[in-house]
Amino acid sequence: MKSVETFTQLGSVIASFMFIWAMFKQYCPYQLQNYFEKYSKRVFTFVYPFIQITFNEFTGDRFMRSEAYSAIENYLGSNSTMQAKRLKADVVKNSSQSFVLSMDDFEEVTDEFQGIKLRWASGKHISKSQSFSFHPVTDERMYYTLTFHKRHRSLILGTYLSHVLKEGDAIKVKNRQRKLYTNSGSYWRHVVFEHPASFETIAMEAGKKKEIMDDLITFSQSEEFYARIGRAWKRGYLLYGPPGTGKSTMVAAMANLLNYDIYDLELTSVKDNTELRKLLIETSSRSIIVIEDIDCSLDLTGQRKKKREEQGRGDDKDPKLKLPKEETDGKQSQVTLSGLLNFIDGLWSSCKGERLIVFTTNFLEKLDPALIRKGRMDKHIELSYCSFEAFKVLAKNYLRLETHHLYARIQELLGETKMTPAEVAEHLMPKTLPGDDKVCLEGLIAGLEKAKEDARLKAEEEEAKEKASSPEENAKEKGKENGLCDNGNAEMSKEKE
Ligand SMILES: Nc1ncnc2c1ncn2[C@@H]1O[C@H](COP(=O)(O)OP(=O)(O)OP(=O)(O)O)[C@@H](O)[C@H]1O
Repeated sequence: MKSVETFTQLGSVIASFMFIWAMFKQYCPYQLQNYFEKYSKRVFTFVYPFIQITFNEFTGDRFMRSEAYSAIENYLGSNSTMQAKRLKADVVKNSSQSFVLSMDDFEEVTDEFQGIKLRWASGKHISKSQSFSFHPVTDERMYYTLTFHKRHRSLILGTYLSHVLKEGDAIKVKNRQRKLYTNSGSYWRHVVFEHPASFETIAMEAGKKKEIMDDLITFSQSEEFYARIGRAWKRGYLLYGPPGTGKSTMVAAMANLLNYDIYDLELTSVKDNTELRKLLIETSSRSIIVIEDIDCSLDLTGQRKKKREEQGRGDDKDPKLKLPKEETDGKQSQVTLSGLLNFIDGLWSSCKGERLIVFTTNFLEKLDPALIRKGRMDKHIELSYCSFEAFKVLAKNYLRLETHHLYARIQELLGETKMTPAEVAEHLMPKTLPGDDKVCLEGLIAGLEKAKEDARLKAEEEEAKEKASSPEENAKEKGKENGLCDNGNAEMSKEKE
């Protein structure tokens, strides 16, 4: 009963206030109204203990979306999904399978930072176009407001807001569609990068894997460190090992781990150093620049250099830096080792943001030491033949097997013969549906036994060839044929000859 009375009283107070306000607006001179509004706002601000900041969707130019607004939108994304009662849903760009949720207009969520509670609200300004039209255009501008107590002013304006921007940007990077760029001549083209490789699925010893992952993560979080020591935020990796040991798979896993784009640089189709420079400048931050089979892309080998010199083509001033002569569309690529080194040391350093450069090769010994020395290629990673530990990773991925009685034999054979993870993986591919683990493992054992036998025969063949090419052994053999004793020296047989 009492509450009904209170409501009635409140209603009449509001009604009276509205009436007085309407009278005031109608009869009070315009200038006085302005004064009144100005001073009432001042009084209100003086009494009101909170500060409010508005972040508009568009600033200045109507077509430019504010970066701060986007970052806040991303930052509030997960918070709003948990708290807001009304949400807006949109499909993720280039993907019809996932939604991105954000809070609907005029919704509110709270956030907490270092024990301080803050309030975020979303709003919308709607304005109709002034010009007359049968189809008036409505202009909608979204905004967010942040409200907090004025005693936290310095913390919020300094630390909290930069935390929001940083987190928002990180979420944006995480949610973005990553790209795989390939160069055709001096232009990059891209497709969406969706490789399923990850460090969990890479067959490698656990310790080595962890070391690589730690190195990558440390690098990606070391912006301040690189700035402090005055070095460009970049790191070079050299992946080497026989074909089929997972070099390309490792690059994809690196990109997936760090959420980076990949620039697959085909050097043989780059005309010269100027084109190389242009391509590299165009690469974006948070990316991996890969040059696969670097030994084939550039003529970096001592042997080839020698050959060229022998052929009387060593006409450059510095033969060490005289490079490839690969055919590109009928023209020769003029990219040089010095051009590439310049890029790694100098030009690249001036590009903002973090970048990894990865070279892969099947023949480490063929590379010019200048290219792979520490500081240029900071980390050398050998990808080698399949060990038993690596096999167990593959078996777990392919067959969901942790152990099997045939493992003992496989371990023995892997210790005796060389087989690449790619070959092992091929044996573990189920041949029927549903796959039979035993059939796959037996197939692998047969494959390993064959590889072992082939290697033995090859070794024997090589030994025989070696013997045949050694004059001493020849003499011995001949001596044997002529009835001379085994330890009869070669001189005797030579004399006989
Ligand atoms: N270490 C590994 N872990 C998991 N899968 C692997 C591994 N090595 C090879 N594979 C499998 O073998 C296939 C070929 O591997 P990949 O292309 O990465 O080898 P590569 O060393 O880059 O070979 P190449 O030198 O010929 O380019 C991949 O599709 C992958 O499935």
